[in-house]
Amino acid sequence: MEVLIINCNEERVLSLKNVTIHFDGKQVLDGINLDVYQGQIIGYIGPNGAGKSTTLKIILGLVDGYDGEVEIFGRNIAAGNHTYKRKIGYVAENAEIYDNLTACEYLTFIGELYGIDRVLAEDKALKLMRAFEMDDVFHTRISSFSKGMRQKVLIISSLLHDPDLIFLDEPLSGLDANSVMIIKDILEQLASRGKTIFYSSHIMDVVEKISNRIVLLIDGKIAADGTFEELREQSKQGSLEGIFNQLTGFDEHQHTAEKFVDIVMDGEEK
Ligand SMILES: Nc1ncnc2c1ncn2[C@@H]1O[C@H](COP(=O)(O)OP(=O)(O)OP(=O)(O)O)[C@@H](O)[C@H]1O
Repeated sequence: MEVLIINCNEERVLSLKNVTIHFDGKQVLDGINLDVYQGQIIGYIGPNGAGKSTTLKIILGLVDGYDGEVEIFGRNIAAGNHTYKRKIGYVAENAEIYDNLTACEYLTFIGELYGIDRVLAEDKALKLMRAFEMDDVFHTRISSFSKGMRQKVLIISSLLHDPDLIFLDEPLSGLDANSVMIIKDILEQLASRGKTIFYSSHIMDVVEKISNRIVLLIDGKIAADGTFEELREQSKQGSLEGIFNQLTGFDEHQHTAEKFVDIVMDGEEK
């Protein structure tokens, strides 16, 4: 499949060169080459198991044993200098959160990990909670929060230290429609103020709306890379969902659904 080249005069903040990884003898990433520039909102999409989270974890230094090179802010992350991590924010797909802490305790703790003074971290955390209309639960244990409330705490914790490069793995998980609109606008505002966002999600209409560049990963390889308009032009599909279905060669949804329901109701497929 054709891969579009993006020309951009902005600073290159992230570069992957021929990144490859195997797990238990299975190739999960197969030569990923990707340059990401300041101010871009990259929608990183692909079918389940394509290798999106693995890519993020390699970039964040959470997974070793890969081949190739990852440069962040011009430095190879394997060189051992971890100061770049202070300029990175990350919302993990299935993030562990210290449930027994209150939002105040958790956010202040995370702020301190990033080197923010305790009083300043608490003050900023409270203001961000207030912006999400959650200041009334600032001193409540996170264990009592709903899924969406926890997700908002995670989003706040990833942004508290004002990072320049932000990685989000399914950040909208559990958020209601109004909250999705707020997060969408926050991401657009952050990008327009020079932050770079690398965003992995299955919610195609949101990826379509907010990304200024979409990278599609299939079987550990980049299968498409371009703006939504470029991908639409190439594929002659009206929506990102249509483009996704076409490029992943998937038109079996009805058949798969029928088979599934047949088994549920009759114990076997017809
Ligand atoms: N630590 C690991 N050990 C063994 N296999 C792994 C490990 N991490 C990931 N994999 C495998 O690598 C493949 C890619 O997983 P990954 O989580 O990166 O996919 P993904 O694109 O993020 O999928 P999803 O959309 O379902 O979140 C899967 O086959 C997964 O089983």
